[in-house]
Amino acid sequence: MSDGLFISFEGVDGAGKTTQVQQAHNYLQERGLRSRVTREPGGTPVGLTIRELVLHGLAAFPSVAVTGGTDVVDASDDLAPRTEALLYAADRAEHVAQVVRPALERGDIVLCDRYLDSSLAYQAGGRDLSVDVIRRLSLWASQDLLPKRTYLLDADPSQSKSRLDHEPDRLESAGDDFQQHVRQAFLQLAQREPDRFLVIDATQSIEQVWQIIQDDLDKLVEGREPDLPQVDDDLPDVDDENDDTGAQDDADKDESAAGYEDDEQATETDWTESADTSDQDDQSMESGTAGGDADDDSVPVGSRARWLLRPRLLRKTR
Ligand SMILES: Nc1ncnc2c1ncn2[C@@H]1O[C@H](COP(=O)(O)OP(=O)(O)O)[C@@H](O)[C@H]1O
Ligand SMILES: Cc1cn([C@H]2C[C@H](O)[C@@H](COP(=O)(O)OP(=O)(O)O)O2)c(=O)[nH]c1=O
Repeated sequence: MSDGLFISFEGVDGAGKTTQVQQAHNYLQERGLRSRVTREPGGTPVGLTIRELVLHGLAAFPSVAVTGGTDVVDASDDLAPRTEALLYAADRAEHVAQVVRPALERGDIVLCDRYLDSSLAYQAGGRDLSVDVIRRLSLWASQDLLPKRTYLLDADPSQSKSRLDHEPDRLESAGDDFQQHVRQAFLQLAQREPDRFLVIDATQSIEQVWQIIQDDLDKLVEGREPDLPQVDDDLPDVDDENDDTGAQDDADKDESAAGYEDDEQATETDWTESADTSDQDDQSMESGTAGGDADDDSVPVGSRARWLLRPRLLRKTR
């Protein structure tokens, strides 16, 4: 397979995904590592068209709304749930084939603002379609590509919504119950795959959330560092390092800050009862730690500090 590293960011609208994707991108670039920011829906030209349709419905295509030649000509008509699911899957198929896989094959670190778990949370969790069907559809579309790590930025949707400064799109307007279902569906997914997910309390400050992601990212990158392309030509000035991450002083960081002290936040819902039986679900629900503590002991003390020094050493020897 590929040498790259695939990372996704998930959570309800306004949880802070785009902000943290950008933080991660800047951080990796500053360290001379090639990272690629992308998103779903809309990571390709075809995807941008699909994005317009799923986020704004036929209102995005007024000429079609008028001349559609069917009964469904009102721009305010909603998409049927299965249509919506297929459109997100089509966006994913195009995105993985045209952007994500090629980048991973080049050895890039791919930072994806939403991915397959959004389909599971919104189309299955929110729209009451079978999670099994949605998972199989997404895996078929992506040819079984799953991220190595998924950061779930968890927040109460009523709180995160207040952060948004744009007009709500179709899904953002879908109502509080829908958003609450989506949040619970995300938490449940994280419980089922504790090795892939790291759940982070997104009501913390941007800097606190980033600190948690940065720590985890360091461990992930360290694990594969020999495979990474090192771009030492564009290294940042040593004095500027970490300027916009607010991440310099992490010596005393509380490891438990990653999310919650235990997994009580992941409430059981009816949605979980329809859970599928595909390969990804083999992990025990009991082992789910909604804070991603599983990796914490696997990194030797001091290894992160060594890695952080590396760009400086490279620079000084040039
Ligand atoms: N942890 C945070 N605390 C307060 N505001 C935040 C936080 N994270 C992001 N924001 C702000 O909330 C808004 C939405 O953030 P964004 O990253 O676009 O969320 P998302 O991509 O999850 O919808 C932006 O104005 C951003 O600056
Ligand atoms: C990727 C994906 C997104 N969505 C939804 C979630 C969002 O409401 C919308 C994408 O909007 P986005 O721009 O990602 O929203 P935000 O940055 O505010 O979080 O599409 C799905 O329903 N299924 C999916 O598979």
